[in-house]
Amino acid sequence: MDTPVILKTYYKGKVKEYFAMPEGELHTDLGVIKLEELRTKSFGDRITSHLGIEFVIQKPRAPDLFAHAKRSGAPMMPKDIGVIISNTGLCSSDYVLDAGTGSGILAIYLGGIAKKVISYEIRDEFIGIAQQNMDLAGLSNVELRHGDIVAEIQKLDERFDVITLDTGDAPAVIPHIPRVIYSGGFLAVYSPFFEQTKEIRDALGKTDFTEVRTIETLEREISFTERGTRPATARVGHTGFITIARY
Ligand SMILES: C[S@@+](CC[C@H](N)C(=O)[O-])C[C@H]1O[C@@H](n2cnc3c(N)ncnc32)[C@H](O)[C@@H]1O
Repeated sequence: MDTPVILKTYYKGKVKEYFAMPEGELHTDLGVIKLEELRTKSFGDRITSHLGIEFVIQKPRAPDLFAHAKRSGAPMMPKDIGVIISNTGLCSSDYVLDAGTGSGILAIYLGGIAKKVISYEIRDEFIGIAQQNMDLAGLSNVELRHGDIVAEIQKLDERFDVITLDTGDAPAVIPHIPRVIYSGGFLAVYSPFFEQTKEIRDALGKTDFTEVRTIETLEREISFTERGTRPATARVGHTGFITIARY
């Protein structure tokens, strides 16, 4: 194979995993792995480090990108991405507009499902990082564009089934969305603070959007130990609110 891979082993009761390309050497605390050997192997095969530790070779999926991709800033958490995907009913025929790209984590999940994703990022230096992440994800249907979504949305002549906004200036983008969203399409806006969320709701209130809902998703992992079973004491706290609206 000549694609990125996940190399995974269970060592002393813990999962150790690495994201690697099939070139050069990977130096780990469990030994050196000659990555060229991957070229003769398939997913599910094993590769052995010079210390004799076996790693299973797995195909990377979106959660692996969330864990290992390069980051330019805070990516959206999978729990929030799940809410966007389920509430918009994202599907394989959808054209999606996304902003801002950031590390591209949301765009990777969207691109894995939708027909086409166009994602805008205002900071030029972040586009390169996000593009590397798209290449690692093997996605050619995600087009990254450099620009300020507030200005760019006013010039767009494409239309979209789903629009996702993860920028502080989302309220300034909302008035322009009706021109570029299909009737029946969904908008999903992520906002970390109550104050921003209220501004988003106010902006939506001045448009023809219907079925507007704002939700917060709490994720609680369950811990299984010798002593007993209970919600894990360390947990993901508040991340953000998601406002979903239908046009
Ligand atoms: C929180 S990050 C987005 C994270 C992204 N959703 C992910 O999952 O990796 C917000 C991004 O929006 C970009 N941004 C802020 N204002 C913008 C604008 N007006 N147009 C385009 N991008 C913008 C920022 O530079 C930043 O990279």
